[in-house]
Amino acid sequence: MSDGLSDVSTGLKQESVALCPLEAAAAPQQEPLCIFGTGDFGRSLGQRLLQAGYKVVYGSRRPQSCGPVPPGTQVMSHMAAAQSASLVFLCIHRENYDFLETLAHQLSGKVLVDVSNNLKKNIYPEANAEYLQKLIPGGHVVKAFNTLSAWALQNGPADASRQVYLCGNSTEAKQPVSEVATKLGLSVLDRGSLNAARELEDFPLELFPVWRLPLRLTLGLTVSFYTYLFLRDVIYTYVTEGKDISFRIMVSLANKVFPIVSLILLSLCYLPGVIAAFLQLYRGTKYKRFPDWLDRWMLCRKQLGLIALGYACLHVLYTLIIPIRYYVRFKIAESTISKVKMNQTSTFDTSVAWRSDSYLAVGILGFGFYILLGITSLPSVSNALSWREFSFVQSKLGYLTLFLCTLHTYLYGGTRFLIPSTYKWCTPPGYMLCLLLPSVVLSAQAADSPALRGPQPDPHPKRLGEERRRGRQQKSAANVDLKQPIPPVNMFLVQTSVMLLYCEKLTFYNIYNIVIKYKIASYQLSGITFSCSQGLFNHFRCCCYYLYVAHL
Ligand SMILES: NC(=O)C1=CN([C@@H]2O[C@H](COP(=O)(O)OP(=O)(O)OC[C@H]3O[C@@H](n4cnc5c(N)ncnc54)[C@H](OP(=O)(O)O)[C@@H]3O)[C@@H](O)[C@H]2O)C=CC1
Ligand SMILES: [Cu+2]
Repeated sequence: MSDGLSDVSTGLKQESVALCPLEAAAAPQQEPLCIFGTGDFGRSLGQRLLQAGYKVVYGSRRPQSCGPVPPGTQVMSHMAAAQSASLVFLCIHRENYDFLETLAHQLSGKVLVDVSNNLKKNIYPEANAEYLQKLIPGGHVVKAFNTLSAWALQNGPADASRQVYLCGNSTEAKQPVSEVATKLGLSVLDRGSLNAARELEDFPLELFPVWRLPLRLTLGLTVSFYTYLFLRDVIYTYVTEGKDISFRIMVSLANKVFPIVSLILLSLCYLPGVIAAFLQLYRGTKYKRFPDWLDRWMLCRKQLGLIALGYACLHVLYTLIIPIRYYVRFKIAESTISKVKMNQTSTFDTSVAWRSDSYLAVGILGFGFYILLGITSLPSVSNALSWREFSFVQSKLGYLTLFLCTLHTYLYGGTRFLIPSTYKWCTPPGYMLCLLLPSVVLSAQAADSPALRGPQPDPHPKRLGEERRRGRQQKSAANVDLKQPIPPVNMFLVQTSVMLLYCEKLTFYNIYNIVIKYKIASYQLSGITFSCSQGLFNHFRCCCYYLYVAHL
């Protein structure tokens, strides 16, 4: 490595006195940084380097007639520029790298920063940076800055584009590059050797990678439920009554689909935690890797939660506009007028009022906690919380939110599940279907006591990685002393939990079957069936609960 390399980052542009660090101000001679290519990226980078106090020289094919460069920089031939600096940024496209072979001698021993990207993945057999290393075997290639855009460099990086990924085979060569990046106000993340270059080159081609799975899931659920409800509500009414209520797809159906999908997505945020806890319990150790699908699922919980919150907000907005809908105003006016005409009065039903008020109040409370969860997931807020506080909010408040939203849906349904006409074409209504998952998650969570599961999996993706790393480090030792057999009392609890889950599942089927019977048979007969089977079943369930609690 040339001697000048160590001076690279301490040098200063003489005229920009205000930006000079004090110790460097005394340095009389400062080695410039070299940029090959006077295109968009080269120009933006040169501008930022100048502002940070560096001296910049450009290497260009046409030093006299190249495009505009930042004032205060020099433009030379590639050869002259390469000779004047020990750190060279190659701001040219990979397709034009061939000419560099002729400069192999001048570039030997220098740090060569490859910033290039490709338009598609896998169009070349090797990464651009590896190709550059082949062309100039004596150079020290470092892949860096490729995830920033010329625009971000020019405007000063915002939060999202502050990160610089860097990789290279020489640690000494990476040092000055990371110093330059730090001086530009960027944060550096070393991704190891040049083998990581391809991965870094693929980064800019990714489009919202962590959002992909949650968005696909949301789209799938939304389309499925829309179709399901369209068939049950609009088509069913058209077929059975000949009435066209297709206008309801705009507000009524949307206001059914949004809360349904929101509740399912919220449950999906907590389901992997429950699965992971049971998996740890089953394996008898927490230091074993989770399957990849579970890992991926856990890492996108924040996105799932944020989409769920978005859908909950839509549900609130759609609910607020109900009173101003033409359909609703018409229905209210029509019923009032017909009652007046027929001189009828209606009595006030306190139980209906109770149910309606509690369903609304629980919904509002649930929504309040939902918003709190969303706010605490913002990096600026979560960074201000201690790990214990963050885990409390995301786990305890999360479950409380899920519980309130589930209760809101149960109260909305009320005793409607007993009315045969609810099951159009023998299908349960949407809200009933969406209750399945949160009920399972909440029952599993209730059954999942600390005695059962040991330490809880970390819900924070970043910290999850840390725990996983720590887990791996301790793996060899951990697997020896932690792989103990599960105590028999725990196995009993698992069995009763499974039994309880089975009971809850039965409740759903039982109720469904009873209602179908109820529809077919006469009221009295099915009433007896209902009370008998329900009574027996409840005894069995109570026994399970009793055994379970007794053993906790
Ligand atoms: N623009 C962006 O936002 C980003 C760009 N990058 C990467 O930076 C590199 C430069 O991109 P950008 O500045 O946008 O591209 P431009 O097309 O704007 O500039 C490329 C420069 O390369 C030089 N060049 C062109 N053809 C040749 C050739 N045959 N031989 C030698 N030099 C040549 C030219 O400079 P001259 O005339 O002075 O010789 C030209 O200005 C690319 O690899 C790109 O992938 C990476 C991240 C973001
Ligand atoms: Cu609601």
